[in-house]
Amino acid sequence: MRYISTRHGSQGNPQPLGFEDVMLAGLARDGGLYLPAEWPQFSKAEIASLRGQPYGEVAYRVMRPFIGDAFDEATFRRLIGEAYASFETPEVAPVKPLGESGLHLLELFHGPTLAFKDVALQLLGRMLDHTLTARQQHATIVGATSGDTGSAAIEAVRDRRTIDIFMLFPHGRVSEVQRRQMTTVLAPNVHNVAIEGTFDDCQDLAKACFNDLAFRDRHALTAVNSINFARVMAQIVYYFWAAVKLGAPERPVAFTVPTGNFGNVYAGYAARQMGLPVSHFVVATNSNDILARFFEAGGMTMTDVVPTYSPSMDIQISSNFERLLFDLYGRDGKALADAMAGFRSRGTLKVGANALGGVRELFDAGRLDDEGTLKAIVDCRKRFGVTLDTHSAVGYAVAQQHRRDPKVPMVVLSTAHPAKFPDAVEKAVGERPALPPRLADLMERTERVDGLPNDVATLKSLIDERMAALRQPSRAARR
Ligand SMILES: N[C@@H](CCOP(=O)(O)O)C(=O)O
Repeated sequence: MRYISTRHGSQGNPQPLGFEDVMLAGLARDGGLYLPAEWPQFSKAEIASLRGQPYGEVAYRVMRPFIGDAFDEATFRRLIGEAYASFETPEVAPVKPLGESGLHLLELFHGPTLAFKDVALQLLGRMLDHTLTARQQHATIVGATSGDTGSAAIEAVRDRRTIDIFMLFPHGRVSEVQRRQMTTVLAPNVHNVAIEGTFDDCQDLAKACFNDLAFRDRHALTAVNSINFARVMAQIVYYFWAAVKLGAPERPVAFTVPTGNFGNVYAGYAARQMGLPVSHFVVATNSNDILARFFEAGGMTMTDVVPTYSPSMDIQISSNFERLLFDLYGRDGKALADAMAGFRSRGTLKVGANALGGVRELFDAGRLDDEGTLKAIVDCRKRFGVTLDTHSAVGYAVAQQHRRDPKVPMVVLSTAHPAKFPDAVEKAVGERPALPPRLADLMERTERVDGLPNDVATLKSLIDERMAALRQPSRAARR
């Protein structure tokens, strides 16, 4: 399996890379995102053979074609086993019907930090550590979070000698639980940075660090956001997992995905490209609805980000969307690079009706504002006795507007535990969802965080200084 950049051809034609190099690079050096040159194909028989298998086995079989010779079978199985042993349920990602409605919740929040990001990051942290240890290398993660990726990535790499992590989050724009899940991790390799700006600013800062090739090489930067294809790969698994439970390959399944950065729904699209029978996807957004507007009208226009009760989706520039656009531009990396440059300078991007054709059929989209989100939480609790978090509530409500065929099961990705957003959930149902016992004292723990302006030079200086200090022999020995 070889990987190419979505912008290949825009700055020469670099050699396609193998899995390990793609995982370590995170973002391609031309600013694009890696993806497989060709999608591995699963026959009906191969999909059917996944039925009844435990999550770890499904994960192994679905991901095996992507990793090439990066890990031998025993190692890869061990890394998968360890990653999912950290989940609170042996099922890892339970699929639960909502009564007789035809809606099903795919619960992705049973990992250590209570959000779907754990599914990929528990594995990615282990794969990175394994590869870096074997190569006797160190890497520096620079990541951006609107709330959930941050703690999941930190939890996955804390205390590892092979990795330091700098996690940028928008100051005052994540929930208190989300912030504390990051800032109370006092491990020496964890560096939290609160940025005066939005998540989009944080993501731009992270990408600017990668695009400064001297800086990138000096610190051996790597990524944990969904720009890293390894994240997408591990998320593809749960689409196969849920679909076979509900009758694939004989029966198609629909998925509704609450999304901001488009990584989660792109993983579903990838599963479909691999042969999974998916009737359609529903992209569910909050009031930051640039993605919904794209699927309705074929164009994207940036507007200001507004804070909502579902902060992880408070995003205008969905970086993973570039992977879908790559297909819409006929896999022409040069044309896509020009379109992305135009989007950044003009704030708009239009895709012609022809190019959009097939995708229009495949994706529906809808939005839900804060008032609707609270109502959806109440409604789901009344009808089915299930308390959703604010992001899953957006998915739950939007899914119901986009059922195409009542015989096709609709899976709503339940992306986070309600206790991550206690204020909004309490406002809706009058009851504060409790954190699990292992996090019960989260609000009393000591926090450590640096505050920075939205300025790339200041951020790079912080990383340079911190890494220089950590390399001093006396500090290094203590790590
Ligand atoms: N919603 C995310 C934003 C980053 O997305 P990613 O999937 O690219 O890591 C978050 O909660 O941080």
